[in-house]
Amino acid sequence: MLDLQSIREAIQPINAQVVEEARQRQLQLTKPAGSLGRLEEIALQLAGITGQVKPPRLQKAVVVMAADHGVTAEGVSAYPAEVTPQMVLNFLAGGAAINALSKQAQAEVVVVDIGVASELSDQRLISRKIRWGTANMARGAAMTHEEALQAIAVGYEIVTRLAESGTNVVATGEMGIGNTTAASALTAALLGRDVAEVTGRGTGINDQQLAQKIRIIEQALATNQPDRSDPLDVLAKVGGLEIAGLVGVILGAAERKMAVVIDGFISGAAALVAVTYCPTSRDYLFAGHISVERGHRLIVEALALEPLLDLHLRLGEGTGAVLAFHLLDAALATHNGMSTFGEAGVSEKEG
Ligand SMILES: Cc1cc2ncn([C@H]3O[C@H](COP(=O)(O)O)[C@@H](O)[C@H]3O)c2cc1C
Ligand SMILES: O=C(O)c1cccnc1
Repeated sequence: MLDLQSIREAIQPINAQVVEEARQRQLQLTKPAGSLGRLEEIALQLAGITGQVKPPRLQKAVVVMAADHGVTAEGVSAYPAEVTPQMVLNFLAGGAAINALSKQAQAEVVVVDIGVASELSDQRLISRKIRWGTANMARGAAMTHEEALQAIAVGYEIVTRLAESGTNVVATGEMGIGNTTAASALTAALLGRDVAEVTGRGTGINDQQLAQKIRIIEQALATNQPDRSDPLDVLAKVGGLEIAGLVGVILGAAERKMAVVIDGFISGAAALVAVTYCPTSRDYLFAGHISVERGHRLIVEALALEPLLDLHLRLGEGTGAVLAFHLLDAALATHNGMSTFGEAGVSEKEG
C-alpha cells in the first residue's frame, strides 16, 4: 500500500536560491527588465523546480486518466456513459483533440484505464482498472478509502515511470462522462461553497438538467457528509477514480521535482485535493488555462494560480494544459537562448 504520508513529507519546496540566480540572469538579457512578463515568471519557476538556472529542454507527456461515474444514472451529463470507453479507443487511435494538440506540442500521450466500466484491452492502453466505475455518489460513497488510495498509487507509479524515462514536465488529462459532477462536489466540499456556485454545464446540459445536477450534488454531499479537513475522505466519497489518479500524478511529480501543467476544471479539482493534502506541492504547478466551466475560477483562486491561457475551452482531456506547453517552451527558449547585454554589446539602462 502506498505510504502517502511519507510522500507528503518528501515533497520539498522549489529551490529559492536557483530562482534568485535565474532572476539575475533575466536582468542581464537584452531586453528591458521585466518586458517578457509572464514568460520570465515561468522560466523562474522552472528554474526553481529543476534546480538549474538554465533549465533543460522540456520532455513532455500528458497523462489521460479514464474512468466512469455511477452518478451518470441520475442524468447529470449531456452524453451517455458509453462515450468514456469509446473515447479511450479514440485516444488510442489518435483521433481526439488531445492527440492532435499533443502531436503539435511534441508531447507523449499516456492513456490509462483506471476505472472504465467496460472491458478494454489494447497493448497501447495502460490497464490499471481499480473497479468498474464508481458507485452512485447520490446514494453512498463513490468508492472506499482504500480504492481512492489505490488510484492515487496508480498515478504515482505512472509519473515515476515517466520521470525515469526522461519526462520532465507532465500535463494532467482525463476522460470520464459525469466527471464535472464529481469535480463540482469536490470543489463545493473542499472550498465550503454552495453547490450552485461551482456547478456548470459540463458537456452542454440544458437549464433543467443543470437544476437536476445541482440537486444531485447537494444530495451526494448530504448523504456522504465528507470531512472537509480530510481531502482523502472527500475524494473517496464524492470524487472519481481518474481524479484520484491525477492526485497521484501531481504528488509523484512534485516529489520528483517535475513541473505539472494542470488542465481545466476536473484536473483543477485533483490539484485542489493534492494541494489541500500537501500545500508544498503547489510550487510545482502551472495552471494551463481557465476553463469555461464555472467553479474553475474559484479553484485557481484558492490555489493562488494564474492561468496561462483563456481560450474559452471546456473540453478536458488535458487539452488546455498541452496548449500551455508551447508557452513553457517559449519561456525556456528566451531564458536559455537570449544573449546578455555584455555578450551582445548592447548598452544597459541609464541611471
Ligand atoms: C465526445 C466527448 C469527448 C470528451 N473529451 C472530454 N470530455 C469531457 O467531458 C466529460 C465531462 O462532462 P460531463 O460531466 O458533462 O459528462 C469528461 O469526459 C471530460 O473529459 C468529453 C466529452 C465528450 C462527450
Ligand atoms: O474544464 C474542464 O476540464 C472540462 C469542462 C467541461 C467538460 N469537460 C471538462
